[in-house]
Amino acid sequence: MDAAATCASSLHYCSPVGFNEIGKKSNGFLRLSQRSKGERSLQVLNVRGFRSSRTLTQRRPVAFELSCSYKNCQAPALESEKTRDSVDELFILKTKSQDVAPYMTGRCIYLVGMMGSGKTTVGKIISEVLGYSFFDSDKLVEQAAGGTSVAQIFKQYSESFFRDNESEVLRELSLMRRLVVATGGGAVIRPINWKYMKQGITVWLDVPLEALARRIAAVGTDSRPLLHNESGDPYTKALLRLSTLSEERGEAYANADARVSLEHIAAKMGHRDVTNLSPIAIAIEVLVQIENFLKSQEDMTIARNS
Ligand SMILES: Nc1ncnc2c1ncn2[C@@H]1O[C@H](COP(=O)(O)OP(=O)(O)O)[C@@H](O)[C@H]1O
Ligand SMILES: O=C(O)C1=C[C@@H](OP(=O)(O)O)[C@@H](O)[C@H](O)C1
Repeated sequence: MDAAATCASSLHYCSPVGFNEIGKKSNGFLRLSQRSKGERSLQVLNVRGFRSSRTLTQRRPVAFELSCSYKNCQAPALESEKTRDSVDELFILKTKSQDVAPYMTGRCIYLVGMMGSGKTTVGKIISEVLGYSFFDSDKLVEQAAGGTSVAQIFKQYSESFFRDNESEVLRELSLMRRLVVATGGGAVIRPINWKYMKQGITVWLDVPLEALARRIAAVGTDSRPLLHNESGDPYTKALLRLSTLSEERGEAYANADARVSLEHIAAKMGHRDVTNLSPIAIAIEVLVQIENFLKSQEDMTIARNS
């Protein structure tokens, strides 16, 4: 743990906007560190001055490059091959996290991407391996609303009311360190949210719409209110709405510092499509892209100072 970091078991968040006024929330405070299941205690953001003694250009060689995990990975026929592949992936994930962690200097990671892109699933893995705490911004808004679900908040109040609270949650998270945050799919549409998220490193999980629609159809649209108004079978209605949302959001996701394209990972691994990419393989690529981003930042600093 960073020396300057403080265990925040007593850390309270001011309530996100609006819930007090409408009487949904009685005490006006959120106790994030206790309510968020399975999380380590939070650490307060007060280690900005900390710098690793090693620079990125001095980094030690990585024992295994990512491509090792992608070798011979096509549709393993035997269970034992699958097990071996996941053991390999876990090892590479661990190695890569040890390589990247010193250069993170406690900065938070914000995962952005369309609904269903795996921000929560992959975010939990990354937080675990980096020893960071994990937060899902939707869950924090729900907590601030006294446990009201996102779907209910949309229905009972409005989308803009949800967005105001989402921004407030992100503002509060931006004051902290050593967090992995799974943001809501629409967090990218408000420029102010980028100001908060850019306090850390932002990563876009870029997943083809068909794969998103398949995942969402498999779990249902109950928790995703923006998908409620379409008619048709679950896959078709998810795909239709996701296509519209994706067009509306345009290049918003591309503001992220790093992009993780599932199509790109699949191509590297020799898969025909993205269906069989494990969350661990995606988490590895997140760390690789963060490393690339940090390296490019360092190169720019060196170029500016020379
Ligand atoms: N790599 C993956 N392969 C297959 N299904 C996945 C993958 N990552 C996530 N999922 C599934 O997709 C659904 C949405 O994932 P989730 O992590 O909740 O996305 P988000 O937080 O971006 O909305 C979940 O049911 C999850 O189990
Ligand atoms: O794309 C969006 O606008 C939304 C995505 C959802 O989060 P997930 O991306 O976690 O599903 C949630 O914030 C809300 O339903 C709105």
